[in-house]
Amino acid sequence: MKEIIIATKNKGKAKDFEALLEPMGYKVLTLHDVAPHIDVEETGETFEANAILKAEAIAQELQATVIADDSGLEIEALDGEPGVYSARYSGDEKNDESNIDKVLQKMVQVPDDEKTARFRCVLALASPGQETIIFEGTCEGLITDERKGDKGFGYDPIFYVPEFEKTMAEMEPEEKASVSHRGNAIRELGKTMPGLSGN
Ligand SMILES: O=c1nc[nH]c2c1ncn2[C@H]1C[C@H](O)[C@@H](COP(=O)(O)OP(=O)(O)OP(=O)(O)O)O1
Ligand SMILES: [Mg+2]
Repeated sequence: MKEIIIATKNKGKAKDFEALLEPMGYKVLTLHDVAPHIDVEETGETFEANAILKAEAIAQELQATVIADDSGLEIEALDGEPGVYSARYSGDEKNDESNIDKVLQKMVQVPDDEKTARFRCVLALASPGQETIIFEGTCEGLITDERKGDKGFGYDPIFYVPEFEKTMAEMEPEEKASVSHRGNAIRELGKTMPGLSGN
């Protein structure tokens, strides 16, 4: 089986990539497999900048082609927060539960018809000695009043997708892959990268 390196330490993200890439014949390797000692600081101010930082650092270190994902949740009523700070929204120590609590707290004041949000995913494809290429995907949804579902990761339990009448945490991995920001970004990548084409 062909192997593909995803420069992430997030196991939930890695599962999303497996649901997307295994049907295309790829085995997903993450930093836990190939470079557990490396930590790339996300000092960029945009998803794109951080995706490039992660992809190029790991590609350089491993002398291999890698894909990095920088992603997050943008809530309209909160002027795009938590955005690029999604992973650290409630503090420097990454914690999905307290991040969700902070969002829910801020959304209490917001009327139901203004709870629109989107997930955004920027992928950077880096190879040593080659220009890094960027792909992007989004997914539109609504922030719920409370958590629903126990699948997925991050903000999935409070992100409702009208098309499926479910939160992302209530979706099977294949369902999430078919509509998610990450799925849409991979499908963009597939259009330009021969061999990485899917549906
Ligand atoms: O499909 C998703 N479902 C739910 N939440 C999501 C999703 N996609 C991104 N998110 C949230 C999680 C985290 O709070 C932030 C990503 O931050 P981000 O820096 O890209 O990832 P990370 O630090 O968890 O792992 P890593 O940098 O090693 O890839 O956005
Ligand atoms: Mg990160």
